[in-house]
Amino acid sequence: MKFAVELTNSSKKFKQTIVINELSLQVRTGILFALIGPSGGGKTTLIKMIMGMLKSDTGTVTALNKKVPNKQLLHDIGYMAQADALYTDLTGQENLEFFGKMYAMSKKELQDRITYASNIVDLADHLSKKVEDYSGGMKRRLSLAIALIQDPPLLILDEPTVGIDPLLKLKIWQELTQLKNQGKTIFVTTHAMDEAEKCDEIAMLREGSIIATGTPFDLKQQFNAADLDEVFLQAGGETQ
Ligand SMILES: Nc1ncnc2c1ncn2[C@@H]1O[C@H](COP(=O)(O)OP(=O)(O)OP(=O)(O)O)[C@@H](O)[C@H]1O
Repeated sequence: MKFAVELTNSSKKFKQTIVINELSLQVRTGILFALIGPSGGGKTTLIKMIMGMLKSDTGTVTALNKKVPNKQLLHDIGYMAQADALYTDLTGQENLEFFGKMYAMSKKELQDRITYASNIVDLADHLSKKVEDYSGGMKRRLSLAIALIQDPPLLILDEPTVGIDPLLKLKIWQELTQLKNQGKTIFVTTHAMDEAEKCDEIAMLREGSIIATGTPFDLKQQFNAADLDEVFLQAGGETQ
């Protein structure tokens, strides 16, 4: 499969406002891909269209060779939303079990996956705590662990490291890179240019259109910029 995600002339309008404007995008299989762009530019909307949570008004959206929406994709995509969707009156362990039970796994497999995912986000020692007693960062980490639980071939993560401290952030990115090296495709949105720098390809979304794509190196060349922050500012129209 050449592309893990493909959008062709896809659009989304809310009432009179066009949020995604006849957008086409191809994300190659097996890469770390970052979608960046100004706040309100449409990143979350685009992710929801890929997930099939929002229907594209025009064109087509394909993920893992399946036309969206498709039930199987809910199994094959590990999705982390921007807003945490957790059961706060349950413990971390119970949340992971709840989401993990949606996938065909033996008890042992599920527990192994819980151990793996909670270690990656450094929550193994907090699994017996109720989520209502978690900090904001711990909730983000639990959401990420849930996205990893079924070992999906495609991860779609909407700002996965917001509110997470630098050391753990580094560890999470090392793990994402490792997952990519295992052949998985990882699609993230981020406002952090040091994170975008770690990605194989970046697409910049502004006012519903992709205004630039390429490797971090390509983008810096394209915009004659010293770093990605500068690319971001120029592409966002913030500087001349
Ligand atoms: N359900 C909705 N109804 C109406 N407008 C919406 C809806 N969802 C999003 N929008 C609008 O679409 C635009 C894009 O929002 P979106 O959340 O996709 O941006 P974003 O790039 O993810 O922003 P951020 O970086 O701040 O998370 C915004 O102007 C937002 O107000």
